[in-house]
Amino acid sequence: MPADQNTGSHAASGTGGGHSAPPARLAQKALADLPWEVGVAKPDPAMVVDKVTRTFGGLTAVSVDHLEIQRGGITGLIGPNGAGKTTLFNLLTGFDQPNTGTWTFDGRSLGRLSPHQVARLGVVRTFQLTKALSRLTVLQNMLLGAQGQTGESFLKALIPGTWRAEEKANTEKAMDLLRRFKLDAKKDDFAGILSGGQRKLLEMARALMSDPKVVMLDEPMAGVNPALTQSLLGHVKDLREEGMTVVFVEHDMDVVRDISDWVVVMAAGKVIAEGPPESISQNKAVVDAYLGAHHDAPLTNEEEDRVLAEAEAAIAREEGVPPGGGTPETISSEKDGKR
Ligand SMILES: Nc1ncnc2c1ncn2[C@@H]1O[C@H](COP(=O)(O)OP(=O)(O)OP(=O)(O)O)[C@@H](O)[C@H]1O
Repeated sequence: MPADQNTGSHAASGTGGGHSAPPARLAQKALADLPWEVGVAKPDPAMVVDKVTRTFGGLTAVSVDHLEIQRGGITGLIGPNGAGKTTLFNLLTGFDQPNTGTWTFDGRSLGRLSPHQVARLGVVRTFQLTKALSRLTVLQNMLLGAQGQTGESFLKALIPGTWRAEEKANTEKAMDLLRRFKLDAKKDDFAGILSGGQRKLLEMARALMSDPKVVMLDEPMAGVNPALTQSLLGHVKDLREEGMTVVFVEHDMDVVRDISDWVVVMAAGKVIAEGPPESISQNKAVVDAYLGAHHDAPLTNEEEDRVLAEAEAAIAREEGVPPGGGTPETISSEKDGKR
């Protein structure tokens, strides 16, 4: 594929191959000149979220005023634990319903639709903890993934013969995907015996059975060994190359920097920042949100020295002890005692 060919328009509607322009560059180019502002309009949004809130009792898990997801790009959704990322995924894909708000895909409202209906319209997701069914084989798991496209019932999908018209095509498609994800040799193995990383691959492969236009991946790399991480990253980039829009939740910032065209940061249910990956570490709201949430993040030696020196000086001031008169151990135990 010629690297610099640019048609000036997106590989907007395609989900398969055959695009003449490299979507990675199109998405990056489209996003390059945007201001780094929360709620900024995208040149070609695939999804638009408006005033979506979800509360659990007194807790507001999600409160997103306006968010647009650029078509054909990889958008990383990050934020500290409990920020509302998974809840937002659940809402956008019909696995949960909001208290208020609307969201659209290709201009069509997805509100009040079931996960299957959302999948049939082209938006699929994977889960943080994979939903591979342990007592089904790898191939059977893949065939279940075709439901989003066909609307076939769960049982019908599993009973040979009742599904003849589509069975052959779906099996061929499943095998193609399994080959691509290097799981074809395991097609008759029970999903339960796959490694964590292989289950993540199966989940991604299964999501593709319904020919999605938007793929939402919830922590696709979590618990995956480093060798397989590279392979998964490659697969995510491939989705973009095929013209799909990818949104993924991830905690590993190296992964986020590596594959995202755009990063959306959530904290306490809200979007607090968005911009290209390089903008995020410079953003004070983001740094504050993470520092606020990660008290246990290890300090560097210099930070530790500084904190100890400050604590020592503060204790000395309070207790009239000359600075330098305490050891780190006594300081930390005194500090703990004061909490
Ligand atoms: N079904 C539920 N019932 C009650 N509270 C919930 C429910 N689902 C989520 N929450 C709460 O909503 C908030 C957001 O949770 P969510 O799982 O969306 O965050 P997250 O950003 O995905 O976190 P993590 O990175 O840890 O997965 C949390 O405080 C969580 O405890």
